Amino acid sequence: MTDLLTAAQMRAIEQAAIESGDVTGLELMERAGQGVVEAIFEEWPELDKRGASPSRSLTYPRPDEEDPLRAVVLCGPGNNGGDGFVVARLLREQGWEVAVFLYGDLEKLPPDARVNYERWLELGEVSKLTLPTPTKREVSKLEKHAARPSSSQGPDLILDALFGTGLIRPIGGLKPALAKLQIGSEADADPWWPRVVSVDIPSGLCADSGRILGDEGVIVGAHLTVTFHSKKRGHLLDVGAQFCGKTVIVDIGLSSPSDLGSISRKSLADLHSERRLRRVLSQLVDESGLPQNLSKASFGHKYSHGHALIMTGGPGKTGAARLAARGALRIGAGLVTLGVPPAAQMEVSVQVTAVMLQRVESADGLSKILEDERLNALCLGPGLGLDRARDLVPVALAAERATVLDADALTAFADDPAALFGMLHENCVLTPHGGEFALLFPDIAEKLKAVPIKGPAYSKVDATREAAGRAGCVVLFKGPDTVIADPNGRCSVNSAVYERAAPWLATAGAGDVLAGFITGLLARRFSPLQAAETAAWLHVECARSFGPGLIAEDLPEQLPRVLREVGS
Ligand SMILES: NC(=O)C1=CN([C@@H]2O[C@H](COP(=O)(O)OP(=O)(O)OC[C@H]3O[C@@H](n4cnc5c(N)ncnc54)[C@H](OP(=O)(O)O)[C@@H]3O)[C@@H](O)[C@H]2O)[C@@H](O)CC1
Ligand SMILES: [K+]
Repeated sequence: MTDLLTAAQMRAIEQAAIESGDVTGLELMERAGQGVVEAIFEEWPELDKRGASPSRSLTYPRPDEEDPLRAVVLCGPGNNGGDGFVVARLLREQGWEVAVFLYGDLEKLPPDARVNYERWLELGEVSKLTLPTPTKREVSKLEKHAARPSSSQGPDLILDALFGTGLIRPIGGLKPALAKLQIGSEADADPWWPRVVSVDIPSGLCADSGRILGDEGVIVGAHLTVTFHSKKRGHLLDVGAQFCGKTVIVDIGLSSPSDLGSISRKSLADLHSERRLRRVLSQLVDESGLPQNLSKASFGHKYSHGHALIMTGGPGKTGAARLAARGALRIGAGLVTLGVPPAAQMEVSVQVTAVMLQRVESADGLSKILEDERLNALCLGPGLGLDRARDLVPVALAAERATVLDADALTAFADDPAALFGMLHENCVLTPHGGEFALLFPDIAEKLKAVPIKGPAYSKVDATREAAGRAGCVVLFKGPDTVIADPNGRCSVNSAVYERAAPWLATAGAGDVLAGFITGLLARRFSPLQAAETAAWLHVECARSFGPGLIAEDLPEQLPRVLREVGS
């Protein structure tokens, strides 16, 4: 499952399952709670007392083997709280000491959560945390059960079942309580502190956007987040991943959203994965009917793999375009030409070999060489310079070739983005980072920056979709949570967090290589959306393959290995 769901989509899936009569809400809640417990044991086998006792983890030592394991379970006013009561019961049945707190009014608990509250009451009690701000007395009681121990007398586990996909308002009132537990956002990561597990999503985080609701930044920071059926966008977008810890998905027997008529394919956002990439590659067929995967067909002519033209800046500013050219070549463009101003010709010619050179002084020169229709993909922006960008971009766009606009080619239109949008066509890809995005789409960027006071909050998926609609072409909005959208609303996320984290990718020139990867794939006649998605995925894989110490030059050189591993 690679769909990244919103809270509303998840509710629709659950609702459809319940309405079909295949399963009840209560059964789903039981499966969810069981899934959480299984995931906890999977993550920390030393907590699983059901079988032979495996060795205890070094990170969380418990000196006394005879002590019962202890959990503090924080339940909220909705079904997320209901899951919490199930987990409390299951742990209690295994001999754990469990202290349960309810943040909310008992009378307002939804029916399934209420049933599980009652079931828990047969095993233990529930302490109250008054909504919205627990009293000092309540917080002290919580602290007594759960605060950081001076010795080993603290809980082994804190379960955050306060809010899940139903969070619609900030949880500022919980700040003192979470601060006392040191699981709020102000807590320093402390490996000796009990494991914090969030049910579905860390409380305080908006499931649709990965943003924290409210200006107080109140949120639970988890070591492990256990979600159901499919990841939600909030697990990956914005700061989401920083608070989820490790995120695992539990199958609770629901169908895929594509099986539901009520959820349109267009409203979904896809998460990039190797499986997905393989699917894309296997579906691509080029004009000659050959499977157009990344490995070149052995009998293909170099022109059948396209000819990319990448424009450079002036002397001393050609490195970025050279990086892009290297990327385009390595990803399989048949030919790559750098368009250089005469003054930079010497500089570039001593530094490139397989890449060709063409003198392009100005718009006229570009117009002339674009008469060669074999030049089927263009890249403008890396190191181009603002004046040269203003001069060349209109000509490039008028030629209606597949075109990547990056860096200076975007910034050059900061004063009049509408002028750029008026020239763009559907075969373009814009690749802004946050700053460039704000220059071209200031109102959209503002919405993404404003502190959200209610959920679901405006997300990077929403922003990128809106931007692509306005620009009329594919927009790839960079970041560890790169979002790619086309003007029809198709959207996907290329995440470089969790197991795909590659912090060393934030290095000078990495974006230029990405622009080159996209250009190379456009030359190979990938559609703009597929080129952007495939390039973004491979870009992160190259960074991961190289590891720390990476500089931009290394990225194209990693491609052969990555492509071999993908098996293309
Ligand atoms: N449905 C299913 O079949 C399954 C669902 N599952 C589980 O259910 C979770 C979703 O449950 P949910 O929809 O009840 O939402 P949840 O996050 O518990 O909270 C909603 C409540 O919180 C309230 N509220 C919101 N913000 C607030 C605030 N700042 N401060 C105070 N109150 C606030 C809001 O109140 P209201 O706006 O109505 O006043 C409402 O009462 C999901 O994450 C998963 O864990 C699984 O068991 C699998 C099966
Ligand atoms: K939660």
